[in-house]
Amino acid sequence: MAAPREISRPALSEAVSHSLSASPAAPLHSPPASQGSFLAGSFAHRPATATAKQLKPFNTGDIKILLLENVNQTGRDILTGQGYQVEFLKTSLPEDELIEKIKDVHVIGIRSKTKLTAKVLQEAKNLLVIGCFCIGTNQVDLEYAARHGIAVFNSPFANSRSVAELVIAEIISLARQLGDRSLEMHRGTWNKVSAKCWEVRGKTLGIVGYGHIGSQLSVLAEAMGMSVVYYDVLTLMAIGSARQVPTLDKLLEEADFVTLHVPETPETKNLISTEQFARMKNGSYLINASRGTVVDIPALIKAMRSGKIAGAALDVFPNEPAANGDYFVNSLNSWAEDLRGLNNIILTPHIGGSTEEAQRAIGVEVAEALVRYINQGITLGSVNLPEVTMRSLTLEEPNHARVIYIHRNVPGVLRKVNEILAEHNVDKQISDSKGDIAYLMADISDVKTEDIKEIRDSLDALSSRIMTRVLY
Ligand SMILES: NC(=O)C1=CN([C@@H]2O[C@H](COP(=O)(O)OP(=O)(O)OC[C@H]3O[C@@H](n4cnc5c(N)ncnc54)[C@H](O)[C@@H]3O)[C@@H](O)[C@H]2O)C=CC1
Ligand SMILES: O=C(O)C(=O)COP(=O)(O)O
Repeated sequence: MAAPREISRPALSEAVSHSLSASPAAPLHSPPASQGSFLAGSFAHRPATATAKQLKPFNTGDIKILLLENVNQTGRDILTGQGYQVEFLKTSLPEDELIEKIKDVHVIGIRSKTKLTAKVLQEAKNLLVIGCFCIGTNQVDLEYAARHGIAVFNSPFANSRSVAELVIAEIISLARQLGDRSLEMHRGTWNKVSAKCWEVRGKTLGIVGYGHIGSQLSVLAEAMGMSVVYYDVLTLMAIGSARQVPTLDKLLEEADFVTLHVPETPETKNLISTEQFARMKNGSYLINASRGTVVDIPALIKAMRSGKIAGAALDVFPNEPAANGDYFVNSLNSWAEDLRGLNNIILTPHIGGSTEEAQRAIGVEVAEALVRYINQGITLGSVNLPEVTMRSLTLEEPNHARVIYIHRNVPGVLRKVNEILAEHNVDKQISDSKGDIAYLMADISDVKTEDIKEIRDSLDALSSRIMTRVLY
């Protein structure tokens, strides 16, 4: 997305002031020196007058971005195309290295491995926004981020189809014991068997979590002649002939194949454990491509050894490694050897969303959301801040600015903000809240360069302030 046009007047720059304190008068953390130099740099590099090619609302070269976990080229191209400084790493980082790197950046892009905990985020004094180039956002402390004015974006469904297709492959593979037969052939053994190998036609698929992935899977499974039942905490419209069941237990009792598509939450931890395996049909199958915490793996091992569960496919695990290489060797998980020794179990390294199509689409979607947020302050699609959008800033008219004020959702803030903006013409103003956090955007005209600092300082002085940005 193009950044707004440069304005033909003495240069102004983007200004951001990022508070980690409830009251700016008594900050818990002083703004780091690098933040000051970012602002100074913006002023210093900005030419006094615009030329036709200068399309940025501020000096985008000052924005530092760290991309981890091999974010797709499509996303990298969009971000570098904006002129931001982009550092790209193929892997995630150990916590100590992450803390060192995150101190310096305005934007971080991650996938499912990088844990952005409060401990890590509290070091991120310049951070404006986090891009999760994946669906799940459980790896980020969303609440901490919101309380500190850090927006989080993800790609809510660009890899849903890829996960659904993987699960279809696994249903058939488990029913036909394909993993075992292939392994035997690789080892030189011809083992032609039909006992306990089944067609999937006419069997019942139980989908736990009927969201983007679950509902997509439902359509594909019905096309293969399966009956579909699903359980979800929400009442959701069935697609095709699928049928919602009122409890997880009911689903477990009916399904030949149980597949999990819930997010990682405290409620979904060990959602499938000893009691749930006991409820499942004899000889049924379990598939988990959601999060490693959702299945109690030692309980699965027991259920498979007893023959209760005839096969399983696991794409996700507790303690997934930061990079490709050894996992089970020296694994922290005591069950690793037992799991590897089971028959008819498909183990994959979290590849549900790993297709060219999904990764390209995610790269574009998340990078565009980041650009919209950095350049325009638009929070559309944010998972932790109120979603506020206004027309793209073109700034063709002189003396125009966009004020963004992220604040605690307490009474009386709008009045105070409007007192500060009252000197100027407010063209448009939008404010929305989500829980304790509110997000206000105002486009004002009739502002001079010297007004900007005054507006920002006055907003910063309000006790409700979390973060102030002025784009112009
Ligand atoms: N293996 C992989 O590579 C991938 C894994 N995932 C995982 O799959 C999960 C699901 O993805 P989507 O379908 O896109 O999410 P979604 O948000 O569209 O759907 C999740 C559904 O689970 C339901 N749910 C939440 N808690 C529940 C509970 N305790 N019991 C029953 N239902 C519950 C929700 O109401 C919702 O309908 C993601 O959160 C992510 O963790 C996502 C993409 C790729
Ligand atoms: O999109 C998700 O939530 C996934 O689990 C996929 O994660 P990944 O991008 O492969 O690290």
